[in-house]
Amino acid sequence: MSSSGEMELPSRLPLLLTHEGVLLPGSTVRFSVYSPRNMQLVKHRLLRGTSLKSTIIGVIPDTKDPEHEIEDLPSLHKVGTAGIAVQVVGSNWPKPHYTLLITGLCRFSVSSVLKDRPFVLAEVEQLDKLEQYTSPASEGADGELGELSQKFHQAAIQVLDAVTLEERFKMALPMLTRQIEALKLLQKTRKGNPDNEKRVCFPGRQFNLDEENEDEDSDDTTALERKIYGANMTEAALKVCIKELKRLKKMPQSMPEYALTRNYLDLMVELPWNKNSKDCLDIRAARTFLDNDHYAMDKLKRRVLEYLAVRQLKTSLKGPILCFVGPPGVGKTSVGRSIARTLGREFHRISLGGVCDQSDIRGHRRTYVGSMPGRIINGLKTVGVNNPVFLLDVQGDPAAALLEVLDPEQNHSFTDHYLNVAFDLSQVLFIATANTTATIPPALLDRMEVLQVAGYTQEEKMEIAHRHLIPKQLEEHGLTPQELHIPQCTTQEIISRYTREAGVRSLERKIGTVCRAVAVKVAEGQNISNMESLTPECQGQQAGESSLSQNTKEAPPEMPIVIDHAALRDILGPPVFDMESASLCQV
Ligand SMILES: Nc1ncnc2c1ncn2[C@@H]1O[C@H](COP(=O)(O)OP(=O)(O)OP(=O)(O)O)[C@@H](O)[C@H]1O
Repeated sequence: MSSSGEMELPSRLPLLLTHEGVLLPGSTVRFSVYSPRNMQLVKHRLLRGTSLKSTIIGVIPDTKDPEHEIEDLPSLHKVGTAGIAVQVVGSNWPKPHYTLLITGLCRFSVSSVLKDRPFVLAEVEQLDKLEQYTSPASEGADGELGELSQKFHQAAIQVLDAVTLEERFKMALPMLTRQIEALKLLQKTRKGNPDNEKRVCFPGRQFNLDEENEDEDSDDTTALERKIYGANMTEAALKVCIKELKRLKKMPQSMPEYALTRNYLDLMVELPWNKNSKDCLDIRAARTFLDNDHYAMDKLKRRVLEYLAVRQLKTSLKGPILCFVGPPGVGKTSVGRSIARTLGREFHRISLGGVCDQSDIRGHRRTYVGSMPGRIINGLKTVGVNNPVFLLDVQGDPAAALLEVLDPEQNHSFTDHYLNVAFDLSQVLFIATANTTATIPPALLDRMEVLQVAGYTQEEKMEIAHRHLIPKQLEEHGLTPQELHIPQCTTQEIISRYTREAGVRSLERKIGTVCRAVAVKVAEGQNISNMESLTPECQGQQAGESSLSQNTKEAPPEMPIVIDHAALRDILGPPVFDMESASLCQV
């Protein structure tokens, strides 16, 4: 201490030679120490000393400490900063070194070097007062400059060399103006893309480009908080969400974890914890729906009606899960959809074909990169209600993961790995489908009531085609029965000579092909009628470009277009199966 009460620097200071950062009074800078003299300084002075004085060292900028101790000391920059080493961290990786955290105190000039081994010790002269940098105004100014120094190394050295406060401000102002201009420019370039991250990072500090963003962010989390409280979730889920929200508020947006937590909270908010659709079960209507949508399948329809009737009488049905087992295309999914329609519920199909991992069903734990919720929770998010009809196509190994989902005793507290809180699935009506029971794990099979759906006979297929498939395909292709007529004999031919299947999917596809071909004729016919009103030259030009058959070029086809044997061959090509083998393979 001096007589005036101001703190004074020791007249001799050990010197740390740096060439990367510039320490300014009031700022705190991290330095890596590798070179021999600097290492010795840390070992002999900072690590051995016990007094406050032993933590004060001089930092000389713009001076590279030689790699070898035997090399001569380079000429030192004339002005340095005395600083307190507030942290010393040593490491052996990749080579022995220390990292020092030094807070600048005041400037000094080097009067003479007293020794240069094992570390540099010099006689110094204090240039400015210590307490100048503890007053808030100058602290702020120098603090800002400390940050700038990493970008504008040379400029910072000049600021260091400027001893009087006035001189320093003169130096600092142009630098700050440059900084502001750069920020404005950045802002301009980012305005075009609203998705860009609007924060600009500078070492040790984060800036918002505009004040509004801060408000937006806080608005955003406030809105999220409101949604969390409004989502009507379970107590356990609410607790988890509030905890995550607290973490989110403390996190900078640039942190990768911010997006993960945000996604998690968004999902939690979107899930239908307490949102359901009203059941409107009427058994008579259900019978009509099932009969209207499906031909045959009497046994299956009867069992479905029984199931629905019991549901109507006893609302909380913990009955068996129905599992429709049958070859592809026999209408298993279609019956499931009708059940949902009858109940007035949302329908969602989850196919487990190709699923090779249980986490596809149960979700990934959030610790994994790219983790996601499983298909059940995703399905609930999609339908937006907690009581949909879920049609699960069970097959393959991971089907075992459905054990808990399909068990009415357990599924009220189903825990997806991603959510990590229980979600009540007891309101969901699960229906399972499979092509064969052989691929269903026995434990799962045990929890379900299997209803076999057999393949169709030729006669049944004929009925299905004329009652359901042809009207459906006509509608899908924008045609009417007045434009296309498929006689029974043609349907018979499609069934026996162009398809060989237990279900009717392929039959429906072939009918679709016929409809498309006819749609072209009908559309072209409309063009020809329009062309009649055009000039003869135009007609000639357009007819030359057209690929219509000779017949249609001349006149629009007569309605309805009847698909006879020849037309069928023209559209579908030669028959794929011959009659004899078709009759042998009949189901
Ligand atoms: N009995 C039927 N009455 C009316 N249409 C039917 C009938 N059976 C099947 N279909 C129709 O056949 C098409 C295929 O049926 P669906 O998709 O339900 O088959 P699936 O048994 O679920 O097949 P997969 O096992 O391959 O999933 C649907 O368009 C459906 O409407």
